[in-house]
Amino acid sequence: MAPQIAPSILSADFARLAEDVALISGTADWVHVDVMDNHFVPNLTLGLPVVEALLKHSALPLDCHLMIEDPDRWAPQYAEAGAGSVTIHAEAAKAPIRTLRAIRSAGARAGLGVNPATPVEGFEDLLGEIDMLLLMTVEPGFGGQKFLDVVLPKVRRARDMIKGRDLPVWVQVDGGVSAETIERCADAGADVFVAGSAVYGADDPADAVRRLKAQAAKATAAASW
Ligand SMILES: O=C(CO)[C@H](O)[C@H](O)COP(=O)(O)O
Repeated sequence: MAPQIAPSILSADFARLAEDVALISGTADWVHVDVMDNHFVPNLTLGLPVVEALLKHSALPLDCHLMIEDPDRWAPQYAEAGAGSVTIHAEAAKAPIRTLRAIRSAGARAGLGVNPATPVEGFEDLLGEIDMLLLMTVEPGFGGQKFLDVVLPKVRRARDMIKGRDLPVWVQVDGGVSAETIERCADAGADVFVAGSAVYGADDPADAVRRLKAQAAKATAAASW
């Protein structure tokens, strides 16, 4: 699959979300929506009503990343509302298989996310239940943090696991993804790239997306996976 870029609106202007989403709709593949509840992570952002409102204004599918304590309760509702993809965290879900199946049944892609220190090996048997594995490359909670290189071997192991099972699971990296780090992520096996500050902190967000995608495509073509 060609690399996909999912700009995170965590770095957009929350008072102008529809306009900021429109800025990247010609070059991005997804709009990444960070739902934070101030319990699973120490930050509070937005929830289902804002996602429902944004769905009416976005030409791109919404990639909803639930950094919340009770994803089993809420995730299916994001899928039913029309999100294109809904990711729950392995550290928070109490019934991940049931929840991932509910997301898919509602017509969305199902994602499983893991924090930097959570190994992926324990989730090998869940790969058939998901469409995307999200590997956090910063501790979740805030945009603009420094990329954690220490996660790159895990990206490689995740890609190997998926390849070994011949499954169409995307590998998403999220946190500190920029012109300086995206090539290393693509080389390790990522194919979906969340970028917040690198896109919305740029003078021309649409062009920033175009450049990140070109860098990722070049690194993917040269990669061994
Ligand atoms: O999930 C997130 C933080 O928990 C954000 O999506 C992520 O940090 C994106 O921001 P940036 O690209 O600026 O690091």
